[in-house]
Amino acid sequence: MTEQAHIPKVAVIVGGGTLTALAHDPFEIRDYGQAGSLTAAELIARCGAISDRVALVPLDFTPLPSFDMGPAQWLALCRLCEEALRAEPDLAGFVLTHGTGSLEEAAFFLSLVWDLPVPLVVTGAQRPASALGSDGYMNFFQAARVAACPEARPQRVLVVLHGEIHRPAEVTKTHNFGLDSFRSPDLGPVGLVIGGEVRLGRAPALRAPLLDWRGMGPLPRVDILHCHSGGDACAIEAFIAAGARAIVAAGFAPGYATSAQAARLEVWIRDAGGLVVMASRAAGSVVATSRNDGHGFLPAGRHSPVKARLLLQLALAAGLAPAEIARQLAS
Ligand SMILES: NC(=O)C[C@H](N)C(=O)O
Repeated sequence: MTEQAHIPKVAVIVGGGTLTALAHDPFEIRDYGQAGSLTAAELIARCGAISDRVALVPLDFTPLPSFDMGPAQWLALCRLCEEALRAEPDLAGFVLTHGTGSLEEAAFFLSLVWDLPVPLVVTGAQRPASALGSDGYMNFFQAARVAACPEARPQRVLVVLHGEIHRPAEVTKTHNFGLDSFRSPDLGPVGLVIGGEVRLGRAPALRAPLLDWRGMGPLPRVDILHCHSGGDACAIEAFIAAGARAIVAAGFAPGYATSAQAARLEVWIRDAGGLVVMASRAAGSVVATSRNDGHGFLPAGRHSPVKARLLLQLALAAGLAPAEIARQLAS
């Protein structure tokens, strides 16, 4: 057996974003992309130093900036990974490079549906591939190491940036430009990558996939109401008129809407069977049941508004009843 045969094989999907973006100026870290972006094969070619540790296989995917990524692209990615695994059953895992703007949404959505037997590790970068001191190459390398790591398998989907391994349900982007932007506010990372050494720590509880992504059609509309001082019911009326099946309130911490908004949402629940989830504008801790019982709102638990929204879309698509949705939000 050759030495090469012992090197784990990891497939690479370039989903878009800063990690593969190229600027003309090596000091440009805000308005980049003028010089195009790297394909998966080009990214791998720039990471020759990794090749004695992980064999990287490029997959073809049409990348988009994170603000244009959504369920359609994430489901296409599931399909691509399943086909790749069928063609190469010895793949140890997948790395997805994703724009950081919606990276936590992508990773969370994928974690709710991922049922392939090898892990998917999502990474990104705060500085483009052309920048001096780009974080992208190290993030990419460390993500590949985690994807190749047998202990990562049971975790199914993980996020790796800046030497930290995070759970999709917990991680959030906290800074526009800082390299340590991705944090898990209450519980912290589930592991570290020191250089190329992977140290997985606490083993978080996992939920079973919410539904089978194969054959999944367009997801039901779920909107987010951003609560702010003086907020009225105008956005709620627009969401209802647009056909929202549920509304997530990004409430005042630890979980309130204005009186005008709460009153309109209560009427929607009572008269039209609307579903309302109360989340919080604050990143830490939970939105608990007690505060929302009287209104009929389901508490978002530990879920941020954007993650509660994705969970609701999938839960409604799966036909879950409100009591089961509440259980999912609490887990
Ligand atoms: N750092 C980033 O990846 C931001 C990027 N523009 C995005 O697609 O989200």
